[in-house]
Amino acid sequence: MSVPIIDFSAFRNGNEVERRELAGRLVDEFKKHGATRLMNHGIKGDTIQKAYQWSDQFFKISDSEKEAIANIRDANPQRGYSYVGSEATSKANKRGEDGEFQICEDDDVAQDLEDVKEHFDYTRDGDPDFPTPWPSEASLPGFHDWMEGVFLDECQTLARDILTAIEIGLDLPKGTLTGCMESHVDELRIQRYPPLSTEKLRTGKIKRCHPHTDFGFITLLFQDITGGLEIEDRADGGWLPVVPTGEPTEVGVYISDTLVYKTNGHLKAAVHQVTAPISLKDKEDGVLPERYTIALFAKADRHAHIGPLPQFVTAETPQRFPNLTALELHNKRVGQLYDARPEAATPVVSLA
Ligand SMILES: O=C(O)CCC(=O)C(=O)O
Ligand SMILES: [Fe+2]
Repeated sequence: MSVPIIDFSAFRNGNEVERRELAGRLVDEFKKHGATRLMNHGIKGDTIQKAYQWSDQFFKISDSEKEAIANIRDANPQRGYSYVGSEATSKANKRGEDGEFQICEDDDVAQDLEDVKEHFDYTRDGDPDFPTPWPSEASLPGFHDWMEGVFLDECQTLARDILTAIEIGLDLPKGTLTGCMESHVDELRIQRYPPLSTEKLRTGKIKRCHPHTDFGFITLLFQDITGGLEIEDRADGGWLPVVPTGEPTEVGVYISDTLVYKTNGHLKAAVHQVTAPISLKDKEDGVLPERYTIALFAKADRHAHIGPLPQFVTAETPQRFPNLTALELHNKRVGQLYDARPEAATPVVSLA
């Protein structure tokens, strides 16, 4: 079994019946895996290639330039550069008594699990609450303008189209989800995984990214051809590799925590991790090659209440999640990544 690839073109070009069919198929896939992949979604291959080229340039800037725009490790939304070892996704979720991954409510999680990745997180210009520290124009001329003004914009449009399709597929009135995304506080992340030895992976303490769920409504994920991304297979609790097809426009869509709250668990989040690609899984002395990915975390407005919609709360399905604001949930989740683990402030070095 694999994560299917759905042709999204009917969303823009199809008639009402075709749009409904597409929306129904999307929601069916989300119910199975919490995830799907799309093609023909409107963002062009050239645009995505250009984003990878910028990402490659970004990670080549000097350590002192990266330090000057470092993310502050607190519970606020992430902004700027995060070095290898900064974010500990293993702290975000844990398995509940029913065997399901849940949002972690306490500090009772392993303290010695490392993620081996570096990333840069940004949002739109003019975010009054959490502005992005950008690299200087002198070191990366044109990076800020294009990544913020063009690429973020296109990804935000696609995320809203997908959420509109989810509204249709769930029979929700138009705007139920997209209506609380008006301030465009979505975050974009470019991410680099440095080379990593399979010997390090075998310790069980180190992964490219430990199992977790994301925090927003949905995540869009572009991955290069390296592979290694896996989602939890709900049928047997194992892992399902999301093997890249090599088509640059292929984009993964992952249900995230805010949509789980809003639908009272009707849609469940995709638990995902990043480990060795299939070809290197059993290699004793292999080295995972460098890997690049790009994620758009599509978010609800910070003041929006994200407790379950009345449509999903019934006598059989009582309210499971509190009526937090999107920012309250976000702060709680980001705080888990950092607060419980201030000693992780030391960068991890020499991983290959
Ligand atoms: O890079 C990937 O494939 C996944 C990244 C991820 O899960 C994240 O940044 O939340
Ligand atoms: Fe993730």
